[in-house]
Amino acid sequence: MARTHKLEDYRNFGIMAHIDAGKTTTTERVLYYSGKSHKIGEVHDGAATMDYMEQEQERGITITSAATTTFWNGKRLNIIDTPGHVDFTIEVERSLRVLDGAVCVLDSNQGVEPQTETVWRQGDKYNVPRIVFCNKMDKTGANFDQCLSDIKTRLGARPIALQLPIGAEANFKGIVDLIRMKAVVWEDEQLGAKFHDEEIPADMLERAKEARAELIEAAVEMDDAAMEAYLEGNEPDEATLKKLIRKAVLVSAWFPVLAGSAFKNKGVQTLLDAVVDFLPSPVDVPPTKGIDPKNEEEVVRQSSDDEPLSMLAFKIIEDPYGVLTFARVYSGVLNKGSTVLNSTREKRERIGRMVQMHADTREDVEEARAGDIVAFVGLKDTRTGDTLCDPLKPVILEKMEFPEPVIEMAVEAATKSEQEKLSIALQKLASEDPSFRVSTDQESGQTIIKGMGELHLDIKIDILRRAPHNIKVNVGAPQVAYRETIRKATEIDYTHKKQTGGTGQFAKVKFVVEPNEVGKGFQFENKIIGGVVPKEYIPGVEKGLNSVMTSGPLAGFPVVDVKVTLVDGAYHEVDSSAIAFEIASRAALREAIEKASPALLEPVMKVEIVSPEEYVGSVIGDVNSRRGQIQGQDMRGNANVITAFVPLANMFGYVNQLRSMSQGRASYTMQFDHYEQVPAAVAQEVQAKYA
Ligand SMILES: Nc1nc2c(ncn2[C@@H]2O[C@H](COP(=O)(O)OP(=O)(O)OP(=O)(O)O)[C@@H](O)[C@H]2O)c(=O)[nH]1
Repeated sequence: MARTHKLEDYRNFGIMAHIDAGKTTTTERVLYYSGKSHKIGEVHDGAATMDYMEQEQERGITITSAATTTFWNGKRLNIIDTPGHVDFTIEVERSLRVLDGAVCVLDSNQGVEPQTETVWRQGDKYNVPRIVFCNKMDKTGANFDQCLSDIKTRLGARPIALQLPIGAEANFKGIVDLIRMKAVVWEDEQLGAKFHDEEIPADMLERAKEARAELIEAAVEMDDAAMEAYLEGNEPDEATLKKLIRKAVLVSAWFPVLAGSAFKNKGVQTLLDAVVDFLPSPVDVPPTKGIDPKNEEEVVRQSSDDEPLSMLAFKIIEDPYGVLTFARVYSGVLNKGSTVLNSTREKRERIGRMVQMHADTREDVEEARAGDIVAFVGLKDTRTGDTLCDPLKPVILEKMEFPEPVIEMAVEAATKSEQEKLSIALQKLASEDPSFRVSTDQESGQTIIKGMGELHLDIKIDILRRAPHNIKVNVGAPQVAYRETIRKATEIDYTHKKQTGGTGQFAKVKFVVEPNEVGKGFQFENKIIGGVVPKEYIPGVEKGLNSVMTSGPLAGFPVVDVKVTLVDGAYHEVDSSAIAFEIASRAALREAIEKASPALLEPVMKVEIVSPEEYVGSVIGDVNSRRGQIQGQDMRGNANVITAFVPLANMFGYVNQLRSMSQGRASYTMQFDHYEQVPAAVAQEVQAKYA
């Protein structure tokens, strides 16, 4: 089967935003106008097409990223929905990894908000070309110019308006298109609203000319010939201007800014035009790189059907039809019924059924080609972030990075009979979401779940309690994921000797134990010369050390950033064994850590609080009482923005406290920033609690 669309006519893009900026509404409208959605599910009715899960609709935030295919102006659009909540930035990263471009939606009344900033930085990290849509121009307080200046000051990026809003708030009518120098006016606020060109209103003409001059100057910077012509008095024509804008977007030289109101059905069609005109196709972005698993050499895969097959699984969801694995095809052609290699896990997977999602339907497809986003039904071993490829030409595409979880919670099934059901469900959740982990506490035997924040774990518990799982789960209080480390280097000489009739036990080890570079984790080196500790006992040594590393001597938390070198030792012909060396090494390391200024580390969160003036005093006082350090205070519109570092341990239940302190008017967001040593007095409390 041939291609329906040339690769140049693909736009794989995402819509990113702070919570409530209107990402879901905008996506809905895009699907409606591009003809693929027959009815619009208003967000406040809780029926949005992109929102899959029940509890998601209740919470009104989009947690899963779904991918939807639609069409506009002869182009094939694959829209990847990205969540806005900071607890789920991991999902945003995953989506950004497989996008070629993005629309960043702002609430024109709020400008650049904390998570706009977060997702923007992630966009920078993955070099995602972006355009900005200032949504909610109909809302009281909507301010397009403020959005432009926020992009400069808060994101440090260069915004260039392609449009100016005509009117604002209740009088928002349409936009001035600065490329064509025409007003575009929407005729009503209904769905499917019609629009037409008009002359630019007289009172806006001066401003439009200035804004257009700024656009043209930014555009001609992208091309020497265009610049020369411009300096000689020749402005680029419309087609050239669009090409120059596209060039700027592809290299993120600057960012085009548009205006509209998704909710009032204005500006969405012009946004779609901009997506088609300015966001990249798969051939406009650098080719995908990976490594050959056989020899670790770099492999480059061009975006083309003629290259060997390579795909990246970026999302796994469970819906009423079963498990769906979403993948982006980077190169090659995939046929239904073929077998692919999961090169990340060295497992083969048969592609039984594959589907493409549209707003309200799923379409069975027989093949997928470079540039496509497809979902597979019923894959067994593939996890988020895995590469699927041609078994004869294997490649592992760049791996995704996942941050360490900072919060944990004990869970158990209310009844014995449900215990197994719970553990199967938990394994499944962990395989869908790499930032969610499940483990068993060695001492208590409890099941521990770990994640990125309170809300993250709350949502997982919610999923377990609902259909199809319907498990009655009891949960413990959320706990901070502390870590242990050392501050000083030390040496330890330890002999394990036991003589109880028959064969005895003997092992002697000498270690140098020292702090390792931050982030380097645990490192073991064997510097034994002359076989004073024979090779066959080294696995025992490592096992002993590892048991201390997973459960440190201070309070049983993982020990990080420690280097242990085995420098000397002794053994006995008859009495030595791997077990004897394991026991000796465990005891030796515990003793060494106690001598090496052990320290307890805690996760510190970067917290941003947005508060009306009158509550700033109490907000700051409260942050200080939580061992927080205020980093800065800024004005955004008429609201104060307070940034602080606060230990996660002191952030539990903050949402309620802040609400009651500010009569519900202040809000906050936080994300993990770094680990820091716990002050002595607090460390004692933590130790007592976990002893
Ligand atoms: N006045 C106005 N309200 C809007 C507009 N677009 C969206 N809204 C409203 O803003 C709220 C949030 O919109 P959503 O589309 O759910 O925003 P979102 O960014 O998808 O939110 P999350 O999924 O929670 O990240 C809803 O109540 C919408 O009806 C707009 O253009 N104007």
